[in-house]
Amino acid sequence: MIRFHAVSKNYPNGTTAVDDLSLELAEGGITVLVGPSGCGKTTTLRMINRMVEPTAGTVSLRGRDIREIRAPELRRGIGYVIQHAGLFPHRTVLDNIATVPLLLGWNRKKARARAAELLELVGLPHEMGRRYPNQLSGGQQQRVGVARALGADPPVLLMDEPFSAVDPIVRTELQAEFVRLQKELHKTIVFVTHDIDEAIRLGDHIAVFRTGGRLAQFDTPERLLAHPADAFVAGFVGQDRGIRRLSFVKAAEVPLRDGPVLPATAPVERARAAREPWVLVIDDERRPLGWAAVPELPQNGTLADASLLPLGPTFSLVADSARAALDSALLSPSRLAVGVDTDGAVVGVADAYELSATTVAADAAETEANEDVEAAGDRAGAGSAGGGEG
Ligand SMILES: Nc1ncnc2c1ncn2[C@@H]1O[C@H](COP(=O)(O)OP(=O)(O)OP(=O)(O)O)[C@@H](O)[C@H]1O
Repeated sequence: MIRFHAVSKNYPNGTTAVDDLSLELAEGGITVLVGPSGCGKTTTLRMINRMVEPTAGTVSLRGRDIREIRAPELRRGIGYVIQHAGLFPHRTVLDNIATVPLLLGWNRKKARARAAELLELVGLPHEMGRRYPNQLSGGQQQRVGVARALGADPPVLLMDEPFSAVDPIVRTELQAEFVRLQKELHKTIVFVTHDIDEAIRLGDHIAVFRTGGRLAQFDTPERLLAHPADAFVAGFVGQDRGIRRLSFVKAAEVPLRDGPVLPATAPVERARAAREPWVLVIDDERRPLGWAAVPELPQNGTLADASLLPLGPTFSLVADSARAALDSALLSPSRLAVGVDTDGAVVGVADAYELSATTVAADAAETEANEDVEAAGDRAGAGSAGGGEG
């Protein structure tokens, strides 16, 4: 959709901001450009809407060289969001959002109606439309910035560190909201950040740049964590990438075992017979009640007579990742994660060691797939070289 072909940007002072970049950004996806300060992220972004012209190479949009498109026409189809939102201080929130529709010649009523709709879309109350930007918090201003960029419903959205200026809690909120919004809108989004965690949370694809404007790796977040291309990317991605990889494994893929899980009506002897230090006690709808420490069980009676330790967080087999499952194991008194279905009924349990097997399995599947590709390549190679050898 957006294609960079051998693109470089050199400034007259001798700086190479972007060096021989070739990259293809998928339609309807979020591509995050990430890297240390000064590595050329903003320059790359601004070459898409012609705020910066490349020194060499071609940028094309849906197959068309953007130099053939007049800048105002090009920018009409491209929303732009920057850090600190960049709102007009003397215009109300509603008028800020209506800016682009008005520029496009919509009448005032229609533009304001569209602005009100967008205000709601980014999760702000209707009354806020009458306020001025300085009467909003940083996070609210940022939402208005996003609403304004969506004014003319552009298919492409460029976002330059849009959430960097707000505190971590608001930032997490904005990121979650942004993911929700994108699920509705399916825009083609190019998002600049220097924060690898933000990149991994938001990106369908991530382009990691190194100083000197060179692309170090372009991959899915999952592959970036599993297979960083070199020491620079590995260092940039951070040390706990093994754990973070689990975010990309669905909890449904986690291998679970059935027990030790027993109903509260079971006699304590059954719990002892299980020969496990802990037993998960469930009600008659298989909902978890708590953990029973087997050595501390009463002599007789049922598990309903035992004092139970609180469950800790369970994980959903439908909605969660293997990372949530690992968290559930680490916070559980028994060190066993409890997996539940949509009704909250227990499906099974797993310990941290068993959970880590999910990435081992993912690696094995990937190696196998790669070997298949290589074997296919070898066969093709053998076919063409065969005549010479024979
Ligand atoms: N107009 C300019 N003239 C000369 N050099 C420039 C100009 N604009 C940017 N640069 C240089 O180009 C390089 C890339 O800048 P760019 O703003 O694209 O980096 P960035 O990765 O977005 O950095 P940051 O994360 O700090 O915003 C930097 O070394 C910068 O100093």
